[in-house]
Amino acid sequence: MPVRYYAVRIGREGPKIYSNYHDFQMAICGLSGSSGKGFDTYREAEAWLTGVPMPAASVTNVTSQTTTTMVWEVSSDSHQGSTLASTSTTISYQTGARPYPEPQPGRRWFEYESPLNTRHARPNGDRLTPPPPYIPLARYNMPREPELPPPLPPQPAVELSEEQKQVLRLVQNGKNIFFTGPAGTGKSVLLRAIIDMLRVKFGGEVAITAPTGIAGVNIGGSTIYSWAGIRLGKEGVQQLLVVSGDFFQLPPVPDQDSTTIIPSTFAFDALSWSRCIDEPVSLTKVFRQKDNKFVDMLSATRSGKLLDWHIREFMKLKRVVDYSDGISPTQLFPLKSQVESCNKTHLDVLSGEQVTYSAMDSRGFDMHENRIPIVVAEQLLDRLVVPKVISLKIGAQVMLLRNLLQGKLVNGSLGKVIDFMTTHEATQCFIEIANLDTPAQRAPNGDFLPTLPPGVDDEDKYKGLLALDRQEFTKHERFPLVRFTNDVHLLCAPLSFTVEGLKGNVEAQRIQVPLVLAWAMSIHKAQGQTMTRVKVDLQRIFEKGQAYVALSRATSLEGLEVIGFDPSRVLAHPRVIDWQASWQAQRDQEEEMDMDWAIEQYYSSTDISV
Ligand SMILES: Nc1ncnc2c1ncn2[C@@H]1O[C@H](COP(=O)(O)OP(=O)(O)OP(=O)(O)O)[C@@H](O)[C@H]1O
Repeated sequence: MPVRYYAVRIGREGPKIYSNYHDFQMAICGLSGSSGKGFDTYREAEAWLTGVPMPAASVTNVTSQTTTTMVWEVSSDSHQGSTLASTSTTISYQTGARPYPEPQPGRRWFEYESPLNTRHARPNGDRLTPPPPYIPLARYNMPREPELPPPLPPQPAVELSEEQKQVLRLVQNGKNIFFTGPAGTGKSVLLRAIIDMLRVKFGGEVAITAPTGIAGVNIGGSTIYSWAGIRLGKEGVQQLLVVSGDFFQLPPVPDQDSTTIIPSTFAFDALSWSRCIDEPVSLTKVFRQKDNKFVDMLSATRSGKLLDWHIREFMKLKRVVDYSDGISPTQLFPLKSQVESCNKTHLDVLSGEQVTYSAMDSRGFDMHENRIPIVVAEQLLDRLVVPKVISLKIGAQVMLLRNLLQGKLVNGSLGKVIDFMTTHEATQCFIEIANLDTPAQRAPNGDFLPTLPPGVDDEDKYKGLLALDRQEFTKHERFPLVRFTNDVHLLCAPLSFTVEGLKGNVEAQRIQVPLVLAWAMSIHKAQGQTMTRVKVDLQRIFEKGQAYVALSRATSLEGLEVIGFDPSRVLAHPRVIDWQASWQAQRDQEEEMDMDWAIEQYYSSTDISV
């Protein structure tokens, strides 16, 4: 067989020319926004890659018994393909076949070569076939189309608002800071930006801590169990302290041992707090909700001061919202037992095969380089939102626990399991695969490699992690293929979730499919989430701030159902109200003085006589 060349403009290894089809496929398969093309000669590939056109006559058409080149254009905003060439391909699709994942918005051009028999047989005899909106536009026996348009730039990250930038600048200038703000004002987004900035500045010397699992995941994939371990103002924080949170939301679950229950206290109670931190900086612009009426209702819920019209509007939300895609809103409950029972009932109703995933857990070292004891590692991992064991069936409703595909899927994205397949099968079908972020997990051909052989303690390769129980995910293992509410499809292969120590040391790691069952979720675990469809049951609310956390997860009134709304249970903690009042009054006074001073300056410097 003659050697062929494959040029990749956007791929895992950057722009590159491959002479091996398999390597080419691995460079682009499942990679959002990838772009590549096959050629008969190196020069043609190079010309395409560098944008220097070849004389038309020298471009030979690709002919082969077994391969076909397909060009698809997928519009970034409508999911509808459109035909660029007048002759379209005649690949026929089996009717009644299982749907093939649809293209994602943002991937406008995607060209690749695939064996005609890519539509591999499934164990039950049916096939994954690509129906529209992937519309094949050209075949190898057609004249080559004109030069492709330049690839789309990567999706821009969220641009920080002026007030977020202001906080970033303060940190850049070395100021210890506490920034707060209502739910959805972008505290996590800002914290991630600060962490990125500090990591560039201080390298590995940045310790990140969060009191709850989901909050930890939100700010960078890690959680530290010992919030108190920071020892404000003493060891552990050498240079700079950045703290963020909203005391009007739920406090961390208090630590307890067998005999004493330690009541939750607020960080501002600590003696070291005022030593380290000036008064808070407040973010005010709410991003999660766009509707001012809803923002107002939530603001009143936060302070526990509901007016009559707020109550009337919340009462109106007791209705059923229908969603045509069959993905129901996630129900938020105050109690774990309510969550477990709801999820179990729904899963039991589904008839298909149940597939269970046990996490691959391992333990590392504490900040003094002592091995973390097994029991401690297990406790740390228990605090993660990602479960140790999860059972799924086709039809199971799930929530993603990671931001993936450049923001197309986020921590909190809701979806349904539509199939189970191996990473190899997903690669063959050009399905996006959750990015595997632990070095030893994936072989170059996309298969899983055994990761932690018993007793292996190779510092470089495994960061000194020792397996707690399960040793590996195998290449034969099938993982859940999930269709999300925005129609993006993803093979949810396992990802790594870590618990990190103050020096960034990995104390414990869980490798697990990045999903939780999502017919129901506890309000505690939903903290930090942004949800487009949510149903809140407030009947058994028991904590101040709990109703606020639950209601403020929703992005819109349209996507929010509320049952059991009782205004008398919408409460803010009196100590938090007092604390806020103490600095707010002072700030208002300062602002007033600033205003008086500005007016005085204006009149003293301006001739206002007429
Ligand atoms: N500058 C920004 N521009 C546009 N969207 C933003 C911006 N900052 C944050 N967002 C979006 O607002 C939503 C809420 O952000 P985020 O989760 O950071 O808020 P939060 O204050 O941490 O919320 P919570 O207190 O509920 O955890 C997210 O969807 C995020 O992408």
